[in-house]
This record gives sequence, C-alpha cells and structure tokens, in this order.
Amino acid sequence: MTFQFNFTIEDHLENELAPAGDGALTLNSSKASSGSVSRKGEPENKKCSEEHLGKPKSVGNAAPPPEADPPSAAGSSEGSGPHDDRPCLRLAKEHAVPRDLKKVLENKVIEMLPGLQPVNISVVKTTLLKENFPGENIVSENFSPHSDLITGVYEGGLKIWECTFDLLAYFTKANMKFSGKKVLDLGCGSGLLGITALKGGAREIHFQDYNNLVIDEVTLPNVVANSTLEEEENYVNEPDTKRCRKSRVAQEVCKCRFFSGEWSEFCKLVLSSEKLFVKYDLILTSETIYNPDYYSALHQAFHRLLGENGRVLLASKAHYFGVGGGVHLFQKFVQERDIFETRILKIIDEGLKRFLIEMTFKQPG
Ligand SMILES: C[S@@+](CC[C@H](N)C(=O)[O-])C[C@H]1O[C@@H](n2cnc3c(N)ncnc32)[C@H](O)[C@@H]1O
Repeated sequence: MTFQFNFTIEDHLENELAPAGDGALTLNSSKASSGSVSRKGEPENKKCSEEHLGKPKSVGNAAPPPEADPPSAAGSSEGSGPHDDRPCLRLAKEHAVPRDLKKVLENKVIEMLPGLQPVNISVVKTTLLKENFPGENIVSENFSPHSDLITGVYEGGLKIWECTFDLLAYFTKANMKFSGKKVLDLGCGSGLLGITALKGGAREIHFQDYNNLVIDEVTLPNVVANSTLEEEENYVNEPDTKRCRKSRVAQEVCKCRFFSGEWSEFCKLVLSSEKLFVKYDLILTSETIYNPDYYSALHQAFHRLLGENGRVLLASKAHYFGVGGGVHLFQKFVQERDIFETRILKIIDEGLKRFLIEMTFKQPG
C-alpha cells in the first residue's frame, strides 16, 4: 500500500512565514508536536469577539485547564459543562472536487516520506505553498515559532501529527476492515486515516478540517495523488492503461467528500446536506483533543454523526502542554456525559505517552 501527502510542512513553515503586506500570508509552525498554542488573527469567514475566542493559551504552560464553569456554549445542544466554552465558529463548507483531477496536483512534487511507517508513505511537496494562500487569514505576526497551531485560526492540519502514525500502525496490526463502511476522518489534516480507509475499500469517506487551506492544499491533493499512484501500480501492464487509470481515479475520488469548518458547523452542514443523512460507521480522529474548549463540539459531533453501532477510533497524546487538554481530561468529559463507553486499545509509552481509544455508544439503539 502506498501513501502520499503533499508537503513537508516543516520545510515551509519553520521559517515562520512573514505576513504579506496585505495580510494574506499566514502560516507558522515548528517541528515540535507538543501542541503548543497561540492565538493570533481572525478567521476569514467569521471574525470573533474576545469572549468567543476564550482565554489565550501560553506556550509551555502545562497547568490544567480551569474546572470552573465557563459561559455556556452558543448553540450547543449538549448543555453546559466544564469545557463548554466555545471558541470562534468558523463556518463550514463543502469543497467541490475539480473535474480535472490533474489540476489538483499541479505544482505538487511527490516524494516518499522517510520513516518507519507500517506502510510506504510518500509525500507530495507543495512547492508554491507560500504563494497559494490568498484569502485564508492565518496570521503569523508575533506568533511563537514553537507553536503548532493558532486557536480559532489555524488548528494544525498542515502538519502530520505523530498519533496519525500510531493509528495507521494499529490498522495494520489489527487487520482493520474498512470494506463497505462509511468513514469520517475528523480533523483530517493530511487525510492519511481517510486515505487508508479509501484504500481499504470503504464505501464513502468524508474528510473534515478546520481550515479551507488544508483541505484544498493538502487533503484533496493527497487523496488524488494516492488514488493516482495506486492506479499506476495496478494498471501498469494493461494495454489501455491511460483510459483505465483516469476512470478508476475518478471513481475512487468520487467516494470522498471534503469539508472545512468548525465541528458544530460541520455537523449542521452534513446533517442538512441530505434528507436522510446516513451516519458514519467509523469516525477516525487523531490529535484532536488538545483543547478542552473544543470538547463540547467534538463530543457533540461524535454523538450526532456516529451510527448507533459505529465506533470512534481516537488517537491522542496523554497531555498537550500549553493547551491543557489530553486523554485524562477528555475521558472525564466523556464519562460525565454518560453517552459513550471508552476503551483504551493501546498505550504507546515511547517519547511522549500516547493513547489509542475506542468510543462506542453505551446503549446502541
Ligand atoms: C493537531 S491537528 C491534527 C491533524 C491530523 N489529524 C493529524 O493527526 O495529523 C488537529 C486537527 O483537528 C481539526 N480541528 C481542531 N479543532 C477543531 C475545531 N474546533 N473544529 C473543527 N476542526 C478542528 C484541525 O483542523 C486539525 O486538522
């Protein structure tokens, strides 16, 4: 099985992209994957007030988040709780897949990702990353070079986070079956989890990321690139290779839908997009519980979108320094809501401690 993604984010972002004079440019990241957070700038499609954004997170501050009840979440149907303070709501939208799939890979360079992945992974480098950011206001000015994301502005999807590889390894080890399933890669970033499901024969795969840019520049190109490579491998000896390849790639990509936006907005969008929305059999999510302010929206998304016999596979670091979230806090949050059962599938105790967790409904049906 071969994977690809479309950039090595560190190459592009480690240098802290300076904001262009017009304020268009915007990204900042570092190799550290500790989940340190800074807040800067405002999302394009919805400017947020200070109250909505919540308290600034200081880099490297490992203090637990406040336990006192913050203001209740606007529009939340799950009631208030210790972490219902909702940050800015970036509106959700579905991204159209271009008819000409070749265009998606224009200016992208494909290369193998080095490392010890359980599967071969290659990378599509986005050479024009800087220039390709019109409109998405991810401002880097004064943003700490050690931050991986900016709360409410850029939520980290341009980087491939460690726990994605933990889940990929688990899929291989557990001989995970995707065939015929409807799958959501929630907080997808590079989209590797969803791509794996696609390759494994999933019936339908939805990819969601907070940022438009991530979907357009990273997730979608990766899906197309992986479908393309797969075709090249499979059909290399067949006579009418080209025609065959085209149609098969299109068929694969047709199984996928791409969304950006904040989780509760995403929920609203997908639930209203079809009269009888068929819920997901499987929700895959990696490194999405770093911020306790998002727990309500995340839990609500699981609750509203997971099929009654479905399961969530969640990968996370034990703790996210600087942001305050982590496995213990999230499990406590889930227990308090009493909707899901959680089960630890695996603990990875090398470097930063990490967990793979399964969530299922307590009372299916
Ligand atoms: C740290 S990144 C992880 C990306 C990817 N899953 C990985 O493991 O490489 C967190 C992801 O969750 C998404 N995310 C975080 N908070 C969100 C929110 N409140 N609403 C929607 N998406 C959010 C971001 O878009 C981002 O892709």
